[in-house]
Amino acid sequence: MSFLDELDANVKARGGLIVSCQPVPHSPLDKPEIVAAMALAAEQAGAVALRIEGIENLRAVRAVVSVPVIGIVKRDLPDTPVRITPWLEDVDALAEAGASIIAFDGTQRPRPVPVEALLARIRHHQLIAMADCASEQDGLYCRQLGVELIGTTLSGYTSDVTPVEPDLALVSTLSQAGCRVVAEGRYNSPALAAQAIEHGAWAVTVGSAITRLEHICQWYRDALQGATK
Ligand SMILES: CC(=O)N[C@H](C=O)[C@@H](O)[C@H](O)[C@H](O)COP(=O)(O)O
Repeated sequence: MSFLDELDANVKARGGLIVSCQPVPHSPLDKPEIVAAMALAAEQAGAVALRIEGIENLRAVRAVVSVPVIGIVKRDLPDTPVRITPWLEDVDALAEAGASIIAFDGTQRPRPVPVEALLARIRHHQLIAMADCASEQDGLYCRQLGVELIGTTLSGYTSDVTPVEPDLALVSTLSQAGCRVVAEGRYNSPALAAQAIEHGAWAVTVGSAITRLEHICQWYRDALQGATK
């Protein structure tokens, strides 16, 4: 059985929850050993895969979990809005650190390295690719290049205003077009994650609602401050 067949079978059998363990930068939780502990807890709780940012975090996680790890590197570059795995060297470092799947920005925005070149580098390492997309156009383009996993990760993050709700319409459109869709971005409750599956998602990645304690506290504080007695 190929790696992808095995992953498909696992996702089908276990419900397709992918947990993104990306602490808020500079949080007291932003330490490789804590990221690794969160990843192991998520694995033990049934996550079928993990999404991990940064080489040190990835190494720490790889050492303690056995489920596939989606690796990314985030960079803030001067001349491009593209942040997720922008360089070929990032692909090499993620592969070397033990990623099973490498995700990269799959949008059609100005970028330092073309999507085609990133994909070729991922293939060179014989790994699976995931494109973090913002639109139907992005997703369909990456799919026709052969990218296995199409994420809705960047929907709502390529313009000034980010909606509160996740982009379920994009999940439907891409899954109807035959993509293996990873619904990702603002699936902040189990009910919303279930809706993603109902809209055709293959799996759902949840980050903030599981692993960003500061965001969760803020949601509660906003609700309490807005509550009337
Ligand atoms: C836009 C962007 O850079 N998204 C990032 C991608 O890795 C992460 O910051 C998100 O936490 C992740 O996509 C999961 O989403 P959510 O935290 O909403 O469950």
